Amino acid sequence: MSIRAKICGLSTPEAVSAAVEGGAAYLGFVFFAKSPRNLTPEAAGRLVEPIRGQGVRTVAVTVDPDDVLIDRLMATMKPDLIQVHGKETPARVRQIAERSGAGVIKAFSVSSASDVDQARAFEPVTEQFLFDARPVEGSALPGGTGARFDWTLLDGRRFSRPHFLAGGLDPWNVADAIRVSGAPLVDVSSGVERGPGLKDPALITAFLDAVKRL
Ligand SMILES: O=C(O)c1ccccc1N[C@@H]1O[C@H](COP(=O)(O)O)[C@@H](O)[C@H]1O
Repeated sequence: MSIRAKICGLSTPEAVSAAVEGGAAYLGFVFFAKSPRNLTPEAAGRLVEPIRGQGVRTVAVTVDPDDVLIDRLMATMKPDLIQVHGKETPARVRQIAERSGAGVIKAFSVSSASDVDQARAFEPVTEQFLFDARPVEGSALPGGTGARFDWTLLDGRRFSRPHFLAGGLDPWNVADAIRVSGAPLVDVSSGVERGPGLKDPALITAFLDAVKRL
């Protein structure tokens, strides 16, 4: 099985190196003020500069981004993909894709099968999907909380776009998560941290090793 992994919420050169050396296919950087992983586009640009051209895709993680942020990201970090993790409509996703020239990953908050069904409407405008756990009511963050959803909700589902499983993954449960959900892509943030926003290079390596063993 060839599963590809995204390590999300990176903010130090050490964590970026651990992800690249461990074989991550995607590196995620968060642009959301309430997140402990929040970066400026300029800081993310400095982190990705040394790994450009190494075949790893860079992802800017945003929540209902405005055009000012999209333009600033494309002028500085120049991500391969923009993840939208808010209440974006298909029309807004199309605008973001056209304005940026980058592919868009649309994230969905999942607690039931009907949440997974929402993805269909985004097929024409999205390069990839990401299914994450629905955050608890009142949570300051729409993702990156370590919350899980019922992985069987993805089992047997077919999409015309590759899809990520996200939400509460870690080095110890990722193999089961892939087996149960059948997802071809996995995404992790807090499960490879030693505290909020503090990525642990050893946990990044352990997560990627667990994925490679499949
Ligand atoms: O990580 C964040 O702080 C974040 C902020 C705003 C939107 C999305 C965010 N994270 C996304 O959530 C997944 C799952 O996180 P976790 O593994 O459960 O901690 C993460 O990989 C990002 O794609």
